[in-house]
Amino acid sequence: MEAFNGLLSTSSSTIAITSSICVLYLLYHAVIAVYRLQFHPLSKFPGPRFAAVSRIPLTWAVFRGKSYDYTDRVHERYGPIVRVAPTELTIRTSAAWKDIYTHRPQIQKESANQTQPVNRAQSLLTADEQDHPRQRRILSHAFSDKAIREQERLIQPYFDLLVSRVRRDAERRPGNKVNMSKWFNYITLDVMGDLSFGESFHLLENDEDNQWVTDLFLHTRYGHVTANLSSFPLLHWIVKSIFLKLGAAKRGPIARFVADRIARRAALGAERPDFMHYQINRISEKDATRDDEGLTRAEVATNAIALIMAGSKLPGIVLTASVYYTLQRPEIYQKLCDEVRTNFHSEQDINFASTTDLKYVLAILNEAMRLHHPTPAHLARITPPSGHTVDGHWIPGNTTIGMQMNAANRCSDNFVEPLAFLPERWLPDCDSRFSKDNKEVFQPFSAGPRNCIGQRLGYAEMRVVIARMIWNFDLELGADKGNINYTENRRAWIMYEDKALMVKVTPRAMAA
Ligand code: HEM
Repeated sequence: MEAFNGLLSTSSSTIAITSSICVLYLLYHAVIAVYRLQFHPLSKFPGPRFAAVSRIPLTWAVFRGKSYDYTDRVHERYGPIVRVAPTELTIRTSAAWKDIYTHRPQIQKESANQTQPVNRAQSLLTADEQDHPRQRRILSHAFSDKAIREQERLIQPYFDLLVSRVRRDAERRPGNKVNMSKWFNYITLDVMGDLSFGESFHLLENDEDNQWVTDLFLHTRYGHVTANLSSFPLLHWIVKSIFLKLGAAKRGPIARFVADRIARRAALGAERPDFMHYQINRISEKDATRDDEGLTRAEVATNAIALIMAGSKLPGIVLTASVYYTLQRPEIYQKLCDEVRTNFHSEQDINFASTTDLKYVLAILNEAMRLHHPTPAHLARITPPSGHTVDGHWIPGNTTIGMQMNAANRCSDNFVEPLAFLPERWLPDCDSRFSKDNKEVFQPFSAGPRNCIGQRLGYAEMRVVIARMIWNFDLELGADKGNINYTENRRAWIMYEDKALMVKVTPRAMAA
């Protein structure tokens, strides 16, 4: 009996201790919630109350690939600058470009939610303020006008291959329907493989995905989601433990493949005018320091991955969206055909330089990027400890703030008929109905010292691909289910995931 009483009193004291811990835990979170809602320096910014208290809504949206959709809806409801998490704001006004991205001294990139590089060396995308300027100085030579002119010689065969593969695919498929998204991904990946490694992934040739490329993008997606869980230490630890093995299993082969390709390319010497041409004599075997003007071998490898990732899928998505929007509107498609088919005497005349005059092609690409920017996430930066003013708002130190490009580009504060595909708004002598467009807000390649290094190469490649397609083929949007609202309701982890776009392709008799 005594033993039983002892057990009873031990278990009731255990229950009492557990209950007290639970009450204290809840109390702690209640106090935090009240603080974040009422007294936190960000409490003056509008946004959902749950988002002000916890990062759960934003993290859940990231997990589902819908963070852009979530932040867009918050902007729609609460205005141009909103609180999307307890210490995180997003903004959609043009002043943000000047105040956040081109401001000197630089506002630092937020790193907590970024995918960490496979070989632990930081690339342009992830390097901090000490390493980034050194890397950028070296790599920017690979993106000068002269470099791009020389690279064109290497890229030209891929344009030819694209045309022949699309033609062959159309001939073989019922209804001449080809998945345009796949072909655009293949050419942009092959080009990036060639310029980064000196050899392509042979996707166009083999008409087959490459396992390394697939693993790389999967790894990036998991890395992005896992990094976003860092505000929830327990969950972060559980997910990391579960995926650690899986992640490690992928990370090793990805890192080995790229190291091997870099070594093979380096063995060819500096002559080939690709990206490595500008790095090969700058490789130092010792660790680079702040004063060092070189790159380590690991940095060359990690930058090759960054360039392949940024330089392939993004133009691929823009090309596919451009074709999708254009084919929905016969009058736009006709104007595009008129421009391309009357500007050249032969297909051989279509190149980087000659396509700079194609104003309508450029207008289509810009309008597609406005409506469907390939990387719809906000470009997160973190304010210095002393705080910072953005568009007249005082933002306290250590706040994450980013331009939500998707919301900015698609809102009626910034554009007339914001959801309509109207390339005309980008023409130099555009109609007065677009005079209220806030064109400054449209910076699809970001701004300042961390803007897109590949902007000119990306535009040149996209112009030629569109021109070569229109020169060679008549295109029609297939009535396939996936083509309906192709750009709506997509999932994005850093960039949109792949989705097929079926296009009926008829070779033109006149093309030669
Ligand atoms: C339609 C095509 C493209 C779009 C819309 C695009 C967009 C962007 C944006 C918005 C950023 C800024 C990211 C940030 O601040 O976090 C960026 C950075 C970058 N992009 Fe692009 N990009 C495109 C094509 C390319 C191409 C073709 C390449 C390479 C060949 C490239 C390489 C890079 C790199 C390396 C960075 C990081 C630059 C740095 O931090 O110094 N991108 N891009």
